[in-house]
Amino acid sequence: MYVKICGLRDTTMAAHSVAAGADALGVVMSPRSPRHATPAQAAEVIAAARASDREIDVALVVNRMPALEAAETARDLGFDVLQLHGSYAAADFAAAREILPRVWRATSLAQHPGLRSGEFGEERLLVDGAFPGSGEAWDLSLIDGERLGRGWLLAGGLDPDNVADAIAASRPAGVDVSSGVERAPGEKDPELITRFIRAARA
Ligand SMILES: O=C(O)c1ccccc1NCC(=O)[C@H](O)[C@H](O)COP(=O)(O)O
Repeated sequence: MYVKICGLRDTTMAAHSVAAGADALGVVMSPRSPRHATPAQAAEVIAAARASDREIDVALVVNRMPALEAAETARDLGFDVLQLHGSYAAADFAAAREILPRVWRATSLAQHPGLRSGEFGEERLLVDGAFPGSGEAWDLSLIDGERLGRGWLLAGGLDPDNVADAIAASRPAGVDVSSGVERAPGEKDPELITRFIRAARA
């Protein structure tokens, strides 16, 4: 089970996530988010991932930045992946991939009921709730695993207590969490991170 911890902003929590077994880290650059990171904070998270002897994917997560600007930012700061959230078009993904080959698409099934992995040429599809980073649970019965295809990640309202049931119900290739491993908006809790990763892999 591939596990991504999103909304990281400092060395301590990034290093803790890696030590606890995370496969991927996310850094949010969205000024309205309580997890908005500066380039210096992004550099801390990337450095913590690079210090590991495992390959850790570090994703720049954006929802309003123009796709080209986001891809250039991700490339220039040294991210592995660009995660585009929300209403980006297929052409945005094509343009972003010219600059950074690994681009993930994050969107909600409520908004896009016919979703399929790879339809925008993305490396991975992240199936999220309607309000990214809100911690709000959503109706997992909307998920049709066969339609979604392979390699997709589940996100939205997950936490250490519900992630095992959510995995059993929807059979994703991986999970992504932000609010569910925080003690307050934007403030990660190391114990919750450890518990989340253990529960996802149990
Ligand atoms: O986390 C945010 O504040 C955020 C803001 C704008 C765009 C995306 C954002 N987060 C993206 C993520 O990948 C979250 O981990 C995902 O939406 C799940 O969030 P949560 O329900 O809080 O676990």
